Amino acid sequence: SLQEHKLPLVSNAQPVDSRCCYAANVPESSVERPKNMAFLIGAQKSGTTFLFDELVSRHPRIKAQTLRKDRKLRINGAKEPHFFHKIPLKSFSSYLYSYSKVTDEETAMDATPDYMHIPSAACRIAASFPGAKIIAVLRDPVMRAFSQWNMMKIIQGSGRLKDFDVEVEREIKNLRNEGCSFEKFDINGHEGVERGGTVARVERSQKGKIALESVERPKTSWNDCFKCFFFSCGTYRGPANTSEGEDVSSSCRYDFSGEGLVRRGLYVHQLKWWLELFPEDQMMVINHEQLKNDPERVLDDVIAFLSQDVALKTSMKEISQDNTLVNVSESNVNAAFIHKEASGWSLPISEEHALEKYAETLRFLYSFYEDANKELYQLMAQWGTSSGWKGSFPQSYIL
Ligand SMILES: Nc1ncnc2c1ncn2[C@@H]1O[C@H](COP(=O)(O)OS(=O)(=O)O)[C@@H](OP(=O)(O)O)[C@H]1O
Repeated sequence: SLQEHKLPLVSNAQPVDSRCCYAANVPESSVERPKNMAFLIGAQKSGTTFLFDELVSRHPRIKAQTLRKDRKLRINGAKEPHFFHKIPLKSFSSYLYSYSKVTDEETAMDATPDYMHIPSAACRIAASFPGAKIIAVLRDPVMRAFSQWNMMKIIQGSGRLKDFDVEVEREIKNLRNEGCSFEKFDINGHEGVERGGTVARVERSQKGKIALESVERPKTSWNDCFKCFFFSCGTYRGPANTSEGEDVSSSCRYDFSGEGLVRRGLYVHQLKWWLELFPEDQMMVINHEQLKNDPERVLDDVIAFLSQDVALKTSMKEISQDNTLVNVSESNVNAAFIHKEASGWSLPISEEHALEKYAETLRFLYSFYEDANKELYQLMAQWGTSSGWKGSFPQSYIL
């Protein structure tokens, strides 16, 4: 079964188990927790805004957090509390207060798409809400990466962010140096050098254009690679006992950035970690292709998974256009999003002919993700239909 080798969860004030980052403990709070808590954990750029918007606007018993009046509106507002993946951890009481209007018959939803790829977030959520329902939407990792790069370009401008191919190459090198690229290599014709093996130097590769000089001894799991990775500061190397509110930013190092264009698409390895902490019947995995092609069916399936009444879902609201935010520049993207009339969002492609320009890098990425995707489909087959997963990803993009 998928549940073999699971360790028991311990009380709230402790790290959930010894494999979690030593800093990933959740403080106690006297504020009552919502009875039914659900997390839409990612993946970023996989239609999570559409899914969240439709659920909370069309189902009377699925609720977002209530934002404090004085809180500055930002993109995606109440959808993304951004709580469990940061260090230092902000006030757990404030987090819980934001859901205090949610009744026992209702489901409270935190839809922060950064949680999925950060093991510490999974640890903290498991410690605070062991009964939570966990939903992941997965999109073709190549177009997910491109969509993220495009968003970063629009939001951040061209300052720090390099061209897509440069960003991808830099990250692949970094992942390989750390033994965290999760690739299987064909060395001198010998198939199948597995993760966890001892071969550190690779002389020949089938992995396409990005030069492969050496690869650090591969690590065996997502948690091995990113155990103490926190979104705000990279890898935490500070004291074990951080009290709430303590500034630990100086204790962090930036082995990896929070962005992770490539890393975020290695879904199977992330899901395997969540499965260590949550029983499979509390988890649902949706193929973005399904969300695109049959959104009403997906909504019904999610509502049922949340143990809410599908019959209470109201009909789709009239949407004036498609869900593309047009005329968006970095300065007005926030305003455009807040005043949107559509559900979800899609940004215009920021660089003309970008897909043609980066065709080679996109092709490389399709081959890079082949092993991980294969492993994902195997996991889903083993898990069975109760996972919610159907089909596979496209194997190339269509211009
Ligand atoms: N109904 C539906 N089905 C499938 N896909 C959809 C849907 N609605 C929006 N989208 C696409 O979702 C992309 C944005 O994803 P997210 O909302 O998860 O982005 S974010 O992480 O919140 O920034 C965004 O992708 P890009 O257009 O490539 O940027 C949208 O096109």
